[in-house]
Amino acid sequence: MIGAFKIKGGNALSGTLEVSGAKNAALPIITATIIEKGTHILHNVPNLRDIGTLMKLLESLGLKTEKIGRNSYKIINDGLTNLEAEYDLVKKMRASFLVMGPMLAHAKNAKVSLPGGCAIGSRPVDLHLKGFEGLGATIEITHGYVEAKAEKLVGGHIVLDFPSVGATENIIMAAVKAEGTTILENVAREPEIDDLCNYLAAMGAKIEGIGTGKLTIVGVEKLTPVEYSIMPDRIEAGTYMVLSVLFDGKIKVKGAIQEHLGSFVAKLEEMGVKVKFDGDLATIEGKMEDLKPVIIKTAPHPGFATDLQAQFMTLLALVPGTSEIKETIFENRFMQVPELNRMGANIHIDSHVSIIKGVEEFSSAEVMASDLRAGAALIMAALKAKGETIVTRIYHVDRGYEEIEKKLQKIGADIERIKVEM
Ligand SMILES: CC(=O)N[C@H]1[C@@H](OP(=O)(O)OP(=O)(O)OC[C@H]2O[C@@H](n3ccc(=O)[nH]c3=O)[C@H](O)[C@@H]2O)O[C@H](CO)[C@@H](O)[C@@H]1O
Ligand SMILES: C=C(OP(=O)(O)O)C(=O)O
Repeated sequence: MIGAFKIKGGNALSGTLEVSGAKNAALPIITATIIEKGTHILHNVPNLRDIGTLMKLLESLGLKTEKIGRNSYKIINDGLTNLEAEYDLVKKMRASFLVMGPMLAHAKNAKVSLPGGCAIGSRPVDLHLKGFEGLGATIEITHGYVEAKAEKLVGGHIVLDFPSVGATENIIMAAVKAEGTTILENVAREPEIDDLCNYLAAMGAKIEGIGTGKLTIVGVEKLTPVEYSIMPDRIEAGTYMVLSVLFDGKIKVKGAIQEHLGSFVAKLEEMGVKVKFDGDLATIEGKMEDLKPVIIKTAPHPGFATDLQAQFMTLLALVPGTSEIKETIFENRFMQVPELNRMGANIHIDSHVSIIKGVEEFSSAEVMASDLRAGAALIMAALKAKGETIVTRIYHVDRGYEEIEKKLQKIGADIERIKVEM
C-alpha cells in the first residue's frame, strides 16, 4: 500500500494559504549546526519528510536533536562521534551531501556517501569537491564514498564553473573557520544562500558580499551558537500563487516575499495577471480566460526557478495559445508532462523544451507523482479537473510541502490522504 491523494476537483477555492519555513534554507542551516559545538535553536523549520531524514543523519554523526515546538528544534552538538555519513541516509535526499562542508570545518575529516542521481537528473558533486580542494582538503573517492581530509583548512580563491546552489553552500560552510581569507566567485545567489550566510554571520562568521556573485569569507576561530528563524519558502509561495491564478485570484498567499519572486511575478504579469504585495501578503488579480501564453526559461536565481517550472506548466496547460518552457538546470525535469497529458493537457517535449498548447479543461485520472514539484503540479491540475483524481507516490510531495492537504482543505478543496495498492 502506498500514500495517495484523492482529489475531487472543481470546488471554488478561496481564502488565504500560509507559507511554511523554506525546506531549501532549513536543510543547509541544519547541517551548519555540525560546524560548532554547543546548543543551536532553530525556528520556523517546516515539518517535512526531508527534515526528519536530515535529523536522523545528524543523530548518526553524534548530535542530539529535539523537537521543542511545532516548528522549533534544539540541536545539541557535543562533538562528532562518527565521521561517516552512510549511503542509506544520504541516498534518500541529495541535501544530505551538505553535511560534508560542516564536517570538514568541525573535524577536518569527513566520509560521505556520494548521493547519486535522482528522478530529475544526474546531480553531480564535482564542484563541491573542487571547492574543498581549493581550501586545502584532499579528496578520495572509493566504494561510492567521498573522503575528504585536511591537516587544516586554509582560505583559497575558488571560482565556480557554474553557480551551483549546493556547492556554494557546502564551500561556504567549510570556509567559515578556515585559516585566512576565502574568495568565492560565480556563487549562486538564491535567497536560501543569503539565509544560510545570515545564520552563519549571526554565529560570528565573517562573510562579505551576501546576495552577490562574489563572497569574501574571513575565517574565524570560533562560532557562537544562536537562535535563528528560517526564511519563508518562496517555492511554496510561488506554488500557491499559481493555484490562485488558476482560481481567478480568489486565494491570497501569506508569507510571500516580493524580492524572492521577481522573475516568477514578471512572468505572471506578462501573462496579464496583476500581483500585489502588502507586506508578505500576495494578492492576485486576473481571470483565467484573459491570460496570454508565455515563453519561460529556467535559470539560476534571479532567473526563473527550476523548482517552479512544473507548477507553472499546470497553469500554462490551461491558457489558450502555445506556451514554451525551456528547462536549463536539470536534464530530466519534465516528468510531469506524460501525467498532465493523461489528464487532458496537450504538451509535447522537444529535447529540453516543452511546447504547451492550452486546453479548455483537465479531466480526472489516476496519475503518479514522479518527484516533489511534479507532484505539486498534479495536485493543482486535479483541483481544477472535474471528477475524482488519484495522485499516487505522494511521499515525494511530503518531502517539500508541509501539511499540504490540510492547508488546501481550509480553502475549500476536497482532498483526502488515502492508501492505494501499487
Ligand atoms: C541553479 C539552481 O537552480 N539550483 C537548484 C538546484 O540546487 P542543487 O544545489 O540541487 O543543484 P545545483 O545548483 O548544484 O545544480 C545546478 C546545476 O549544476 C550542475 N552541477 C551541480 C553541482 C556540481 O558539483 N556539478 C554540477 O555539474 C547540476 O548538474 C545542475 O545542472 O536544485 C534545488 C532543488 O531543486 C533548487 O532549489 C536550486 O535552485
Ligand atoms: C528537487 C528539490 O529538492 P532536492 O534538491 O532536495 O531534491 C526541490 O526542492 O524542488
